[in-house]
Amino acid sequence: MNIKKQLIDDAWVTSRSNATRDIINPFNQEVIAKVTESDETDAKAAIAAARKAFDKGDWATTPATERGKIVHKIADLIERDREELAELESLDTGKTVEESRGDMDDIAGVFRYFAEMADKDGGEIIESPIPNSTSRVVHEPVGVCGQITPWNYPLLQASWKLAPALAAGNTLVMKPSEITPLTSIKVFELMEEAGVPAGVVNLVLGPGNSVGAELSVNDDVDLISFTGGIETGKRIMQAASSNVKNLALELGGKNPNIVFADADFETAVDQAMNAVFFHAGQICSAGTRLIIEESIHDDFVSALVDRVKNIKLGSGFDESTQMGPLISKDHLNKVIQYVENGKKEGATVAVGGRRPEDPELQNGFFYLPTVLTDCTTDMGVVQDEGFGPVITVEKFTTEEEAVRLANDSIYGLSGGVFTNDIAKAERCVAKMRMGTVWINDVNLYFPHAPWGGYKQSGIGRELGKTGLEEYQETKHIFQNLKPEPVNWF
Ligand SMILES: NC(=O)c1ccc[n+]([C@@H]2O[C@H](COP(=O)([O-])OP(=O)(O)OC[C@H]3O[C@@H](n4cnc5c(N)ncnc54)[C@H](O)[C@@H]3O)[C@@H](O)[C@H]2O)c1
Ligand SMILES: C[N+](C)(C)CC=O
Repeated sequence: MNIKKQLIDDAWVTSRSNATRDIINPFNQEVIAKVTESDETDAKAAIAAARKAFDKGDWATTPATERGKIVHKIADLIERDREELAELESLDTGKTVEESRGDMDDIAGVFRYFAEMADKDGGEIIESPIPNSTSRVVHEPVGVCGQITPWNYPLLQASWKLAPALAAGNTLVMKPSEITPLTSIKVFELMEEAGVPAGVVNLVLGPGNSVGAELSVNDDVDLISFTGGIETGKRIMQAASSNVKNLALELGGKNPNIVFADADFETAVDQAMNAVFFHAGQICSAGTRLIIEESIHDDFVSALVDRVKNIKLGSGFDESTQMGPLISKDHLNKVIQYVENGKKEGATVAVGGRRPEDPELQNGFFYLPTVLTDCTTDMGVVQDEGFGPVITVEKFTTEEEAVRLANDSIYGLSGGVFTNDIAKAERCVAKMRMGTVWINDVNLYFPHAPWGGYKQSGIGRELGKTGLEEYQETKHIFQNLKPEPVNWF
């Protein structure tokens, strides 16, 4: 098997140590690729290349329209190779190919959105309060960006960082999750093909505690953008203080979904499932906390359980599969432990709560879709991000109680409200402390709207106008049109 390489300073290279890593298919544990495995030394070389490209290259000063054209070209190439990319993503993550195809369409859309935005900002003229002067504001690239991504949406999360960074004129070093690097490798090839100049984009493959840590602490990196877990985010925040880097953190969530008795029952049941069982619940914004009005609680749980029993588990390449495996053995063990802890705390398993018995699924990291009832906000299973196909159910009787329960979390990534009373929905979302709230829907995102968390779910926003601004510095330029001595001293 060929060893897949990384891109440093315009060359596809193996790591200096020559270490490698096997990439595993979570459906059957087969080795699907071997990739080079780096450490701090390779990360330093990549950072130096990005620094040189920023300080001595032309990318930052290339007309924004030209940068936009190259970013558009990347979108064209992703669309051309959509099927190959989708299959690679499914092999690497276990998610269904249908979901991966949707991801690839979203990803092309992200590159197009930021390509369009590249030349739309002409700065701002400020009405100067000082006589005989002009005042204006311009936006410039931040410099060298370190970008660290997770395994659950490998290429989607990468696109949210790559597209705005390039559109704004930065250079970058990306470190994908060490367990799901395959689509990132492919997109770095496509970025070269699209004409991104030498040294502007660098890819380093390797673990977080060496490559990721170096990106976070190195003084030649001006901005670190991280998507991943809260504890890693805290470590990166500390490391980034070394040179007061710009910092963007997209962290976890424990997302409430409030269902009022007046909601459309079938829709709310259906969407409660979509909220949590897509990609086996390995979604930062998964609606893992179902908060149901007491009067419909029993009927709702019963309808939910009936449907959850029929979710078809299997290979992401089988068209009838609705839910794939978890990403790894370690992660499966964490989900098993998370549910066992919930049971000890008093939660009742209404359905699931174990691995499937189907012999065809035994080599994969599968866990049954699970509904836990009798849950209360003080339980660990309600407060902690399990990142698996597990939904906890709580009850409420008043609107105020529903909102109070929803906000009772260290997280603040997203939340949903299902009701046919729009005034009530608006009252609730106004009080919900989350970066995204959905009324009568779940888990929607698109490039035009910002994405990010309140509270410990993160700092900053990706996507939307703010997604580009994260990759820009703001400069105020003041000009004295009538310079003369002030004679103060
Ligand atoms: N808010 C969002 O938009 C969003 C999106 C996707 C995933 N997530 C979150 O990501 C988490 C799951 O992803 P994960 O398990 O890959 O997260 P993780 O924090 O374990 O790893 C994320 C990345 O950080 C790297 N890393 C690990 N230790 C590091 C260190 N000390 N310094 C620098 N980098 C380090 C990893 O190698 C990986 O590339 C969940 O908490 C999920 O909610 C959030
Ligand atoms: C941000 N999102 C929803 C695409 C993936 C979260 O894990």
